[in-house]
Amino acid sequence: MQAPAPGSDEAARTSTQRVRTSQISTQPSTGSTSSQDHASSWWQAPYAQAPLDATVIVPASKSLTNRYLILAALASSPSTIHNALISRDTELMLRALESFGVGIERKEHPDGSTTVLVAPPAQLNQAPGDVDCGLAGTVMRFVPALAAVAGAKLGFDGDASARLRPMAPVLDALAALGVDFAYSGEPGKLPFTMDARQLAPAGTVQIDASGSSQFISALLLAAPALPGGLHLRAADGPIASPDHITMTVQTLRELGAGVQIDADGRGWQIAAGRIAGFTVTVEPDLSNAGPFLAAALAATGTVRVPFWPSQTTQVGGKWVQILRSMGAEVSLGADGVLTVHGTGAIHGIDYADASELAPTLAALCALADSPSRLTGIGHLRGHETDRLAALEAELAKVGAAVQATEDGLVITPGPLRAADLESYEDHRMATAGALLGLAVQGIRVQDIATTSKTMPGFPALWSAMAATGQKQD
Ligand SMILES: O=C(O)C1=C[C@@H](OP(=O)(O)O)[C@@H](O)[C@H](O)C1
Ligand SMILES: C=C(OP(=O)(O)O)C(=O)O
Repeated sequence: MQAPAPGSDEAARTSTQRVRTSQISTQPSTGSTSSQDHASSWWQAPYAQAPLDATVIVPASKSLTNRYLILAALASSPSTIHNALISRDTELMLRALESFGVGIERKEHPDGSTTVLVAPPAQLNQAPGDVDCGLAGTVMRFVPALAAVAGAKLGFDGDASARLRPMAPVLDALAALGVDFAYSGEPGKLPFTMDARQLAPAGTVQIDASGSSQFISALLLAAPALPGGLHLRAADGPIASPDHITMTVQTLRELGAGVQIDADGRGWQIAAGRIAGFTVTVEPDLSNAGPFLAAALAATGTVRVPFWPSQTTQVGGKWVQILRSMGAEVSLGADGVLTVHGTGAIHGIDYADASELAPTLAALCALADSPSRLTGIGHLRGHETDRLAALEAELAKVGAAVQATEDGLVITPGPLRAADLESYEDHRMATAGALLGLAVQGIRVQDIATTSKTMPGFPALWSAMAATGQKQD
């Protein structure tokens, strides 16, 4: 039987039965502060002296939470989002929606989960002031599309690193719908102001999706609210992180929007029509589960993650095959608990389209017994940091030879050594450093608090898991 979802009545009734001695979860903190204050702090990564034996409750998915929030803001009636992620990226989304007049109410539950009630206004307001995107791709790409269908005139800005992230394709697509943009920095980047008061119905809009799937997802999420809907086509060339587009399409369909996919898989026809309010429970973040599951290989032992969905559109669902092919024993029980057992073997892997799993996967590859090749991730140069350059630099510090190629990384493990690992204000570089620290004694990670972007409880959850791998005297 599948375990009850966090925040549900059944979960509240059974939460005490579910807790085992080694089961680890944390209460979410607000996670709303920028990580820039913590750049000079170093965190001693726990080293595992003995095999792990831990059960870790992973917080909710960022990608699903922020999709549901956008769609709830555009719905014709109120929505209820159980087990919503509360982290910096979702706080920024909540604040952006409130500035459009969307009513937001939170209910925190004894099991640590949060239900968010979303009450959309009859007409989204003109947001006063700038939208702060922080470093959240989902905010900086999805909210301008929402603002366009709201017919708004407003500004957008974010962290210093956010000003480096690619935006032009999504903004050009909105310009094709009649939105005017004015840039105060580099054209096609944050910060900018937009004026969508002359929004015009469009037939087909083409978009270059080689830099980010979020350009496509942004338009798809807003499209049901466009008069006449939208036919969106990906321009020739690679499509970044294709699994995230599938997630967007599935989410829209699950909530009743009409989406047809072109025969070649590179176009989407979205029917006009406001979706009705909905009630959903957000899945755990399977990408953020990754470092914990990979820990069973890095340190040996067993790590379990409950509430693993039997079917998912999250790219993190691929950890099952990835970790199995790298040497782990992986099983999903009928109770929804995913169990990963590391036997001591870690094999190299050839893997395409790892998307946001890449930093964790690359760190695991540095611990493997053979080289690995990760492809289809050239666009990670435009993530929270240039992740290919960051992984090249940081994995080299622990002894791996890493070469960035046009579309990925080649990682050749070498003798391991302790190092101080920088995190570049990138939550996934920080968690990758923590993973290496389990296997290599003496690793320190800069700015572990940057994990609050998607998982404010990371340091506590990680330390509790690592504590199961300490020798008992
Ligand atoms: O739509 C989303 O929720 C995301 C899409 C992906 O972005 P890219 O397509 O830019 O890789 C992914 O890496 C990011 O973490 C989340
Ligand atoms: C790339 C990521 O985030 P964002 O949503 O900011 O693009 C990520 O979480 O790995």
